[in-house]
Amino acid sequence: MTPALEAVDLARSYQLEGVSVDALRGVSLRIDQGEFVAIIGPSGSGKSTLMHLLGCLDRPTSGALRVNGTEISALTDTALASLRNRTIGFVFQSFHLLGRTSALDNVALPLVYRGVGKVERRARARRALEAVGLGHRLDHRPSQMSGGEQQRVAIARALVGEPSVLLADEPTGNLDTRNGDEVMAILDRLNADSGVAIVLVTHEPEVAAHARRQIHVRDGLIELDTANRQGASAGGVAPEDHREEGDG
Ligand SMILES: Nc1ncnc2c1ncn2[C@@H]1O[C@H](COP(=O)(O)OP(=O)(O)OP(=O)(O)O)[C@@H](O)[C@H]1O
Repeated sequence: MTPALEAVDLARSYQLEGVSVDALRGVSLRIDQGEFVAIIGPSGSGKSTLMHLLGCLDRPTSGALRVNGTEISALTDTALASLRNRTIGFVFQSFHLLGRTSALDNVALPLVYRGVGKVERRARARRALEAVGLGHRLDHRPSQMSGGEQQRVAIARALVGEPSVLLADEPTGNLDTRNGDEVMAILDRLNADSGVAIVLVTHEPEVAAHARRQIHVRDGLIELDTANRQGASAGGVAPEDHREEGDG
């Protein structure tokens, strides 16, 4: 099966006041369809940079990235945005919802950019909200919801377009333990039921423990890439080592 994401020797440097910062120094990895992966590592190690590259929100300084088999380097920005919209969903620590817009319309929004008609948009948004247990909150605005509910709206929005991959950057970072646990239980279930691959960045070992594979990043490189047999949906294929040949 075509991998959901395949990175080969991915590097990203930033220019900061004439000085080059090598945030990522050559990362190769393959994320298969349906995987559940946690990316962990110290502050400043390059986790967010890697997530931005994998999510095509940024382009690498060098190296190659294939998204569902499509190599992105030759794509125009418009073509890349379209590929991203169709294949990748994002969840952020701070939810990023439109504050004055109902949950239903927040979730339906990505489908506007795909040209889906209003009736179908709303029907799909409703189903996505029901899938995260918010079928009774369709008309609530974010300010009328708890943090955990807002993050569930953000998850519904990320998944309404049925992407291959969900990228989540510290999805429980702004939540208390109970809401964080609830969000992780939803991610476990969505991964098991819909087969969406999940890649999440976290500082919390309890959150990383949900994943079946843990990638440790340090100083812009993959330090360790291990299977976690205790991961949430154990019973799937436990990957031994998904780094590309020549890595490390
Ligand atoms: N826009 C930028 N301009 C310059 N340097 C940057 C930029 N973004 C990140 N960096 C640097 O790149 C390195 C990696 O940053 P990154 O945000 O990817 O780390 P991280 O592992 O996600 O950290 P944290 O856990 O604190 O969020 C750091 O040294 C950071 O200072």
